[in-house]
Amino acid sequence: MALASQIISPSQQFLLILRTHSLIHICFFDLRLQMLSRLSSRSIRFFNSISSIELTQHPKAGTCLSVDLSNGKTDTNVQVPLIWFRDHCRSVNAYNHTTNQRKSKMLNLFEESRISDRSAVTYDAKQLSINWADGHKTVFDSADLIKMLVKPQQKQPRDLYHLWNGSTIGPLPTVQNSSFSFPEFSQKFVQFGFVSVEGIEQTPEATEKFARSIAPIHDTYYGAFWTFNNKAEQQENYHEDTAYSNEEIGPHTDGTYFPQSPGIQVFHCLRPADRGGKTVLVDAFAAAERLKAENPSAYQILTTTPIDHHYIEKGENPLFSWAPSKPVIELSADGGYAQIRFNPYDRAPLRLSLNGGKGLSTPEDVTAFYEAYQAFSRICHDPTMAVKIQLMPGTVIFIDNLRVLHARTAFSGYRQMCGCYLSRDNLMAKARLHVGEETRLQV
Ligand SMILES: C[N+](C)(C)CCCC[C@H](N)C(=O)O
Ligand SMILES: O=C(O)CCC(=O)C(=O)O
Repeated sequence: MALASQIISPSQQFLLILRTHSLIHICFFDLRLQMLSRLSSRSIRFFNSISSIELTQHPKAGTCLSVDLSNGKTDTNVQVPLIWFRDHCRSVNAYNHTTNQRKSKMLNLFEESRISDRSAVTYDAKQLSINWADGHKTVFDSADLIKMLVKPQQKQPRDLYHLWNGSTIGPLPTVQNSSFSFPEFSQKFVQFGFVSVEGIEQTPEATEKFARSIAPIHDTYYGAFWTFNNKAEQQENYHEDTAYSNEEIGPHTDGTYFPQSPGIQVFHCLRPADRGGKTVLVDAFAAAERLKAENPSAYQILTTTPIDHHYIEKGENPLFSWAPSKPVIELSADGGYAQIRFNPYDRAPLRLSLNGGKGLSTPEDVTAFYEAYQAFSRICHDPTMAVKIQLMPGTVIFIDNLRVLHARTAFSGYRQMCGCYLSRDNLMAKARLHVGEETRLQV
């Protein structure tokens, strides 16, 4: 994104914000998205060599190594306190290479990070050696050192993400069960936030087996694996939710009322409705990018105002599921997108803080929040943002519930769906190995 903002000129951004006609918004937004996706094919500007390392005294942090980094075009310098090098020592006494775990309890690291004199540090032939005062020796190969030391300079939306809307998405991400390749599946899932697998046997059993082969099930009170339809009386595992009707449900993420929302939504439509019942998908990271460009103050509010969601059932097996206080657009520490929690239906009361407490309290705060939520909701419901598909028997769709909103249109006739939630953490643990080493630490 940092790179993208440099390429899109300030005047274009200005136009993006100033013009109010929605077509113009969309046109510029497309331009922005195209640029973002074009960037994805470029390699990251990454510092890949160390030209020198010297001992230096920092006024506050004490003894440091001053490291000069280069990527062939640009040079930069970083000063790193000695303790960092002791902490990252990869000698067999300090690090277990079988388990990839440090051996240190971190009780005496400052004492251990002393050197007796300047000659203790040498850097030559791409190797940094440090002879510590306690007799321990650390040797770094410069390539390994850079990997551990330097964060790539760009933020999310990251090179790996193909942010999309209805017109920029291109061919829908699909893989065939008959020639299934997990790397291909993972790459598409990470790029687009959803992927369909075609050619699955049209039964709940086969769907469950296939889903479990992708990642462990994220079980909830809906059941580990669910089948649901619009005939309440015919369902074993009926719940009091619009999902179990034939009504329209607008774009949303599921499980906003769980402190840990299910990470992946799996759907297999075993029997399509006579009419309607289409699935609508929206890339909510792209929607958030659009909000940021069109309405920065709304973006600011939705990234910083925590709100509550709930799921309440009465009846024989009552439930009160509640997840406290998370922003609708949750950013990660590096400023990228961590999770979108957008479900206008399942929002809990917007309680106000009294007597100067933290949170929404003044009438201005409340109105500004509603304006921001409405602005985001309008983008999420804008048909140009959406991809509309008819799920068919034999095709199982996997949706990243932290990024992509799903919706369904109203329908008539009998319709049967099955599916489950999967553990996204577990999928990503395997998928990260197939997304390229440089980007692995960004997804
Ligand atoms: C998927 N399944 C039918 C089991 C449950 C649907 C839960 C729907 C709920 N309103 C939410 O958005 O989380
Ligand atoms: O019926 C569908 O296609 C989707 C229902 C839904 O939105 C949900 O289960 O969260």
